[in-house]
Amino acid sequence: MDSTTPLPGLSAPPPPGAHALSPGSYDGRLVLVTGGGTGLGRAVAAEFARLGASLLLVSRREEHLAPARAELAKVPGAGPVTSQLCDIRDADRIAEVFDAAVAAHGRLPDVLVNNAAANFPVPSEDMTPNGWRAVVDITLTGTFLMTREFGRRHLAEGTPGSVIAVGASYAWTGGPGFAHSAAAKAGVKSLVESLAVEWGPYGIQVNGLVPGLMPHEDMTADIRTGLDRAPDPDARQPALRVGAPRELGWAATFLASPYARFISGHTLVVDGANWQRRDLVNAPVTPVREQLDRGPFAP
Ligand SMILES: CCCCC/C=C/C(=O)SCCNC(=O)CCNC(=O)[C@H](O)C(C)(C)COP(=O)(O)OP(=O)(O)OC[C@H]1O[C@@H](n2cnc3c(N)ncnc32)[C@H](O)[C@@H]1OP(=O)(O)O
Ligand SMILES: NC(=O)C1=CN([C@@H]2O[C@H](COP(=O)(O)OP(=O)(O)OC[C@H]3O[C@@H](n4cnc5c(N)ncnc54)[C@H](OP(=O)(O)O)[C@@H]3O)[C@@H](O)[C@H]2O)C=CC1
Repeated sequence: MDSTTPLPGLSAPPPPGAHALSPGSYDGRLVLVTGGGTGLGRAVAAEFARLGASLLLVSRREEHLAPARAELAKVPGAGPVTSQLCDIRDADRIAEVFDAAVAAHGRLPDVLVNNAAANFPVPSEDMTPNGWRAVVDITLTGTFLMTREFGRRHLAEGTPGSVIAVGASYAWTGGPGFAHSAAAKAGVKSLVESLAVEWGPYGIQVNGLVPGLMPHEDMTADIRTGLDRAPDPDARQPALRVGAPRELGWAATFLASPYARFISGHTLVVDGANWQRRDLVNAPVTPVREQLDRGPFAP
């Protein structure tokens, strides 16, 4: 290969609708996806549905849930799809959601995908106490409260289950401009490690799953604007391409499958090695305020 030949990068994913697990692998199983009405949560839900799962989508806004319900019910092979409005910061409401799951589907969720999270870019010196709390309460405490209810119900029934918590790679590296979300995701990673050990003896598997850059139409305006500042996102990844949301879905369906039953307490990163990227000589530092087009700090 000479220097003029374009590099291939990592190969393109199989087309939408393809799957690695056998058809019907999740027949008769119920999968609860928080934030399953939008973006990556919806893509993950679709891959479980394609393998026969019934779905319970949970989030705060019916305008997110209703279209997703309609679309996911049409996935070939899918089981019944229902949804529940719930703010995952509300432990009492979460208990009602699990009651509703049993009433509608006749069983506890077999798989819990903690996908819902909150985030916005902000220099830490500008972050309000309430802004910090909103992101940490949704991303970390909400994940804990959902997982706690799932664990309590299965322990009481003596049934097995699988939990997947969606994280972010700045759990390891820190996330300048996203200090609240990075701290919360570090907490989520730690929670996975604690609970996998606590609940392994009861047959409950707990793993983390981290997406790389997987653009989708539901990205919040703040995050989209940040990404749009840098042209050619493919060229900025070691894979020479961004990820497709279905690639996260395939990883999730594997992690909760019988073929991954001995994997627990692990956080799997699906990002084409982007989070490991280091240059031999670093680019000059751009302060976060400048990256976010903020003027000088004014208390
Ligand atoms: C490019 C790298 C990113 C990679 C990693 C990505 C990770 C992700 O998590 S993407 C997922 C993003 N999706 C979402 O965040 C969807 C849900 N988000 C929301 O609902 C809101 O954005 C929320 C986080 C603010 C939560 O809503 P709510 O509980 O209703 O909170 P409030 O609107 O009452 O606001 C609370 C508090 O936060 C301050 N605030 C809200 N937005 C911003 C903002 N864009 N910038 C700065 N501060 C913000 C708001 O002002 C409130 O604070 P006080 O004014 O002090 O009361
Ligand atoms: N997109 C990316 O590039 C990356 C994403 N991630 C992670 O992937 C996951 C999905 O992100 P993405 O799809 O991009 O984001 P979205 O903004 O599309 O999804 C967030 C979802 O969370 C739900 N949600 C937010 N707050 C609450 C709450 N208090 N209670 C219940 N549901 C809530 C929202 O629904 P509603 O408003 O209806 O409540 C929405 O469906 C998140 O965990 C995120 O941190 C990690 C790294 C990169």
